[in-house]
Amino acid sequence: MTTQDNSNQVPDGCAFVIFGVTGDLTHRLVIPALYNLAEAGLLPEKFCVVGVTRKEMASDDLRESLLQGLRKYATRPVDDKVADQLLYCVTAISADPSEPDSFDRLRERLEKLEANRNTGGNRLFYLATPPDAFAPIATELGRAGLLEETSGAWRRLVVEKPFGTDLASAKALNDHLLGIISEHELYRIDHYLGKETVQNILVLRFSNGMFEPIWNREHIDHIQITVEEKLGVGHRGSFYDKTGALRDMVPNHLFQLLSLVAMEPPAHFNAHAVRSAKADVLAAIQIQSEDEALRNSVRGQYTSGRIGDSEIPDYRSAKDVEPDSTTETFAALKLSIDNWRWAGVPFYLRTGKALSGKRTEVAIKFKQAPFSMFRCTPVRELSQNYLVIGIEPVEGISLQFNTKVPGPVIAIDGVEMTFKYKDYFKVAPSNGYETLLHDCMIGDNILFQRADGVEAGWRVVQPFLDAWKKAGAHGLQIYRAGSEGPEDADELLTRDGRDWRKLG
Ligand SMILES: NC(=O)C1=CN([C@@H]2O[C@H](COP(=O)(O)OP(=O)(O)OC[C@H]3O[C@@H](n4cnc5c(N)ncnc54)[C@H](OP(=O)(O)O)[C@@H]3O)[C@@H](O)[C@H]2O)C=CC1
Ligand SMILES: O=C1O[C@H](COP(=O)(O)O)[C@@H](O)[C@H](O)[C@H]1O
Repeated sequence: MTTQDNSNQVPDGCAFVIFGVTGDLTHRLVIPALYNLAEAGLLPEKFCVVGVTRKEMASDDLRESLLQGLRKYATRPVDDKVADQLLYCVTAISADPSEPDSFDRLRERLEKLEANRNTGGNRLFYLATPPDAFAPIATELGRAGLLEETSGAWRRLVVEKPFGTDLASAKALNDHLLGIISEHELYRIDHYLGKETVQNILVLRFSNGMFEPIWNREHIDHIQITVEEKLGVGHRGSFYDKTGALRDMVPNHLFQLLSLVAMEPPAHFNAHAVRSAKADVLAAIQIQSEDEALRNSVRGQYTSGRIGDSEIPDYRSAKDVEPDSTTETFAALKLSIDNWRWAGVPFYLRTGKALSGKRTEVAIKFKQAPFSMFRCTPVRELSQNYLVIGIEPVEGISLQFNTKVPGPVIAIDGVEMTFKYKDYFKVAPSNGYETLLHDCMIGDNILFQRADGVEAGWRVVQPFLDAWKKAGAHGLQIYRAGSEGPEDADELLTRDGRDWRKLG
């Protein structure tokens, strides 16, 4: 998604430098996204990919490994010619941030490649490494002069998630990176913003006249944001056990959804205005005390169970997970936004692993009809209207409303009208990263997080982190893998006279 009509713009020539090129993200998402861009004719002719690894690696070996990854993870059949053209641009270079000399050698080799490929000196550095390497790599890039702008060429630094592990570390990382590179050159990735259905929240709200007048506390009862996954922790125990569901999903992905749904209309459709409106609404979320945070949250951890044909082992028995771990694999929160649009409208958020289904959605529940003139159905029995923005697996929008059941007497039932992307648009499947990478290469950061937005998100989450840490095992609910999560998550809503939208 670009702010100008430049979605078909072929970026300037550039060097695309990937740190962590031997890793999972590069193979699973980055190279397949570059392939999709190449197939769409959206990569520059004057282009090279530099794969940085701390190992000694021949370029041919790297190309072979990336090709295997592409075949495994591509979202569409791989055209050998396009793949060959892309992989021909790949060169492996060794550099390790703990060995500063290696970055000087990286600069020399990069300059030669740039001259050969005539890339014009533009450089995009993509940090697809574990987060503790972000700051050291940026430091070395700065020290070795790789980020210095020369004769109008641009420099951009793309940083993966997670951006910090709490408010203090996110601030420290922002301060560190912004001491080396400017905000407009820094691209903090959140892959949710690469999803069509997430970008469509802006279009739904601000290109239709009918929603904005009712998009407020007068008409909306509450909003639910759900990201449920069937997958358990799998092989990511060493990362996940230190992280947990709250840090892994809420300040980034769920808050992206929340901010797009709750933001004020931006004054312009550009990166500054949209990111300011998003940061403003995050800054308006009420900061809870630790006691309030405990009252307004539920955390759970899955134990063994069955999902479809698969037996899911207990979370605590997963590789690299502490046997007495109190890390949450499920989190539910109730938040309030203190502004004129949303005062009194609760936002309920939930996310978890090893649940019965895969579902990502934003459900907006409207207020009850003020009275019922139908004697068959008292007002309390009329279903309330839901507008559901489906992100996954259903990509689309559905509206639930009441209708007359055919027949000689009046009877009322709730029905659903659904728009599905796949029924309307014949687009090749993407992995979401191609939009983000294309935007980086053309210099549009509307879909990337800004420092103030990141910090506002962590500020909201911090009391929950602190309160849960102090509570330890106390209050951690155990739920069965394949269930709908801890029962107390229902209680978070039923005590307010509400309930979660059921799966399906
Ligand atoms: N995998 C995924 O699906 C997703 C990953 N992410 C994020 O992407 C980033 C990378 O994840 P992923 O690819 O899964 O991780 P991996 O561990 O698979 O790969 C990371 C690579 O980074 C390199 N690396 C490791 N430590 C250092 C270091 N100290 N300095 C420099 N390079 C280092 C290693 O390559 P070498 O040894 O060759 O130098 C390694 O192959 C993480 O921040 C993750 O949170 C985000 C969304 C999804
Ligand atoms: O970033 C992450 O996101 C995935 C969920 O992404 P989705 O696009 O499948 O909804 C999650 O599984 C993972 O733990 C987290 O690190």
